[in-house]
Amino acid sequence: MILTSREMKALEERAFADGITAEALMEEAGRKIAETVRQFYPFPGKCIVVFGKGHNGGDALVAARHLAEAGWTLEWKPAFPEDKWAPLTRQNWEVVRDIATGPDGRHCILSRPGPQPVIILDGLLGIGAGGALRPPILDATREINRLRATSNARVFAIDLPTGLDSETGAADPDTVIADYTLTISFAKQPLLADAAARFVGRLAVLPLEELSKRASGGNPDGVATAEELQSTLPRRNFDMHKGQCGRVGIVAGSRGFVGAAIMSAEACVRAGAGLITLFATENIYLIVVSAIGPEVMVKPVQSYLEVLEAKTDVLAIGPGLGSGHASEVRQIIEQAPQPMVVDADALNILSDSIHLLDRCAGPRLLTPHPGEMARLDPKSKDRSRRETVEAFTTRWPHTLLLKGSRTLIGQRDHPFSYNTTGSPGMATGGMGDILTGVCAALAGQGLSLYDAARVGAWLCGRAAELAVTVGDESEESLTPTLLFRYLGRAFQDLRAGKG
Ligand SMILES: NC(=O)C1=CN([C@@H]2O[C@H](COP(=O)(O)OP(=O)(O)OC[C@H]3O[C@@H](n4cnc5c(N)ncnc54)[C@H](OP(=O)(O)O)[C@@H]3O)[C@@H](O)[C@H]2O)[C@@H](O)CC1
Ligand SMILES: [K+]
Repeated sequence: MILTSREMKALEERAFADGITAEALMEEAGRKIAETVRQFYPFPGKCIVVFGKGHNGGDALVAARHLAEAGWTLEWKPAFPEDKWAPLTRQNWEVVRDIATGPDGRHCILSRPGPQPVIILDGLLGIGAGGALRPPILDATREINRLRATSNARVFAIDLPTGLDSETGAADPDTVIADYTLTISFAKQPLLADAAARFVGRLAVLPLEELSKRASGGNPDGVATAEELQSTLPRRNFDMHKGQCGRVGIVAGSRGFVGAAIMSAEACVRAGAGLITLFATENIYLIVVSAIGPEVMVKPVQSYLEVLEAKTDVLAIGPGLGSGHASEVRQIIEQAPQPMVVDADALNILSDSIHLLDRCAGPRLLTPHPGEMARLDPKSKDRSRRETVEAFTTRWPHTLLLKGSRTLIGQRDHPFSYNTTGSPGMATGGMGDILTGVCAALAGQGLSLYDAARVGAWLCGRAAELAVTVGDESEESLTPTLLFRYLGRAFQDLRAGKG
């Protein structure tokens, strides 16, 4: 469920009317903020706490207290003098200011070699924000953005990045550029505006028990969190065999683009498919077999139409395919009864004959990036991402995953689902090929294409963020195949409802 800030305030009021205190809500919010920070940065470092006078600042102070208890060093940057603070904000300051922080031996500090993380908590404004930023908040947001630009500090916005209008989602020019936004209780509508993604960054929703149980109404769209997706991933029975984990056929690769085929097939292996066959035409067959992992079967074909005769449960078509086999690709998309992931060049081929989507023999998941989307639907250039997915899924009976920093998944009669995970390190060619393989593997294991898309996007984004937080990668060094190293951990986190 996604709420407007107004709906969030009304929900809060209902809880207050039932005797729930703001203090209790703030305590839970602050504790969960600290837990989430520690999920991304398990080893303590320095936390710069930038806070305003309202309850957003109070959340930051509670979170800081929990971080200090876990061994983090704190640095304070209040935006207002103490006499301007809300009573609850001041109350939490009185508790936290006396906690000695830093490596003083009072806390058990697990450290690791290498630079310690530096994070900034943006506790300046939350759902009480409105209009253009005013001093002294304005000076504080500029300081956060300056620190982010000139150091390796990672910014965690509490509830909303300060500067994003809490009702409209319009961004002030000095809006805090957050790497992570930890939003309290429910995702707020303004966080999902197209223009907000660059300020919001990785989104985490921290449910508060007393508010969750009182929630009603709201927008049925959803944000895909681990907790939300957890139950869609089936547990395996001990006596399961490979035939039950999905036979996946992949149609991908062409001269000069065999890497795309290899990456999607290997991603399929790493996401649990039982048997993977890559169909390769003779002109690339030898290159592919010499480079691909031994788990993938490579079948030489004269024509891709042989795919229609092969025994498969799920197909994926398109990565690196080029435009040379357009008629065969169209026939496969139209005639194969199996669920199919349609990506990359197959989407470009499809855009010339989009009406065959009305005649497909099985369900299709299309995974365009915005450029491919504009070829499938030229009107998408003038629409928001949400409108684009809505227009497509209203017209066609298939699943759409619109890639982007806030990947959006839609299917008729299903809630629109925004992905939360990811890293700017994913801005490199080949990430989409990995996603195709992962989605096909998940569909092979029995997930609907809608769930395969939601879980696949979540897992790939989670693997990427793990690589640059708990792993040793940077946003620059991250490559698509490096995701394989972290996919296992991403699956574990999903099952644990973590992240
Ligand atoms: N909802 C929930 O259930 C829970 C909510 N919780 C937390 O409380 C947060 C909301 O707290 P809040 O209501 O105290 O408002 P908050 O955003 O801290 O500050 C508002 C003050 O800022 C000012 N101001 C406004 N706009 C401005 C601008 N453009 N430029 C400059 N200044 C501006 C304005 O002051 P003024 O200038 O009008 O004097 C106003 O008084 C919420 O986001 C969440 O973090 C949790 O604790 C637990 C459960
Ligand atoms: K904030």
